[in-house]
Amino acid sequence: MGNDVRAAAPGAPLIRLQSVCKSFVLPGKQMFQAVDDVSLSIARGEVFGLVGKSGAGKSTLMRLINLLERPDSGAVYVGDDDLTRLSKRALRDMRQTIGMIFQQFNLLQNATVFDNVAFPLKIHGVRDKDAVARRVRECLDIVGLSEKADSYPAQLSGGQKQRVAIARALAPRPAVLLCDEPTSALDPETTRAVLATLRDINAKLGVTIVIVTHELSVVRALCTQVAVVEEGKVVEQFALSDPPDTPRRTQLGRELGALRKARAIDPESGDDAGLTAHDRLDASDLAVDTELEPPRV
Ligand SMILES: Nc1ncnc2c1ncn2[C@@H]1O[C@H](COP(=O)(O)OP(=O)(O)OP(=O)(O)O)[C@@H](O)[C@H]1O
Repeated sequence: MGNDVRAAAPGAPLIRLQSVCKSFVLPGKQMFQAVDDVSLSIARGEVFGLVGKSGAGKSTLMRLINLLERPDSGAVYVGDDDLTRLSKRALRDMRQTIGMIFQQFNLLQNATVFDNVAFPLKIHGVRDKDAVARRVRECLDIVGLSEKADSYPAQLSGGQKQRVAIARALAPRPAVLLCDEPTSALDPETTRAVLATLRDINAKLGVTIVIVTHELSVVRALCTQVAVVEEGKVVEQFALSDPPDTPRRTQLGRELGALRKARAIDPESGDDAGLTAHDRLDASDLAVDTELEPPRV
């Protein structure tokens, strides 16, 4: 099952949400429709951005992909499997193929960096200590933190903590990495470095990335596709490779086009075009020098 997902051909649909709805019960027993009849297809190898105003339903929509939120109705396919129909055990196995990182990193504070990264491997039943140690070292190498294996989270900077979280998410060799506002707690310089790592993981390991962000600069630097979410619905979806003056229905769509246009007119313009430091990312900025191995099937 998980191996089918890891072996999916680049460009083939990997994640499909079909008419998913999710509501929450508010105090006073009122129902709030956070995700309203959304259908979405994300291809293998994509970096897919979910953007929209605060409260639009972006995080809930993303959390439906690994069933951290279970939809009230609709189907969530990852590969050929509708996750809503899997047994608990099959769902746990499937989740090995879907890593996740968060704005606040969510590391185990009382565990070393090594043990944080080893944690999902142990949870998923890898007993061979040498195999665990090897994989932890590989993942720390990917994120450039090999020398921090014995540190505790409190001894790390925000960017380093997010890198540990990325290494932890990569340890079970996921096909998909879900990123919920991964750079919102970071300064622009650190954001650049974390985006570089994510881009490299996508390019070299072929990991499909879904990212929730409110920073258009992050979308522009990283994403290949973007969906604009408003009041629980996807109101617009487009490829970042479209010509920047393609007409858009939403304000965010137009703002993204304007960002790309400013860049196309004057690639060096940076701040002059109203862009922030990480708007100026380009391919060379994003290169990291570790050679990453593709996920093994
Ligand atoms: N567990 C919950 N119980 C009740 N309401 C919830 C719950 N989770 C989310 N909501 C509500 O659903 C709506 C969508 O929340 P969600 O976090 O998905 O939005 P978002 O677009 O990611 O917002 P932000 O950018 O502020 O994180 C919000 O109004 C939120 O208050």
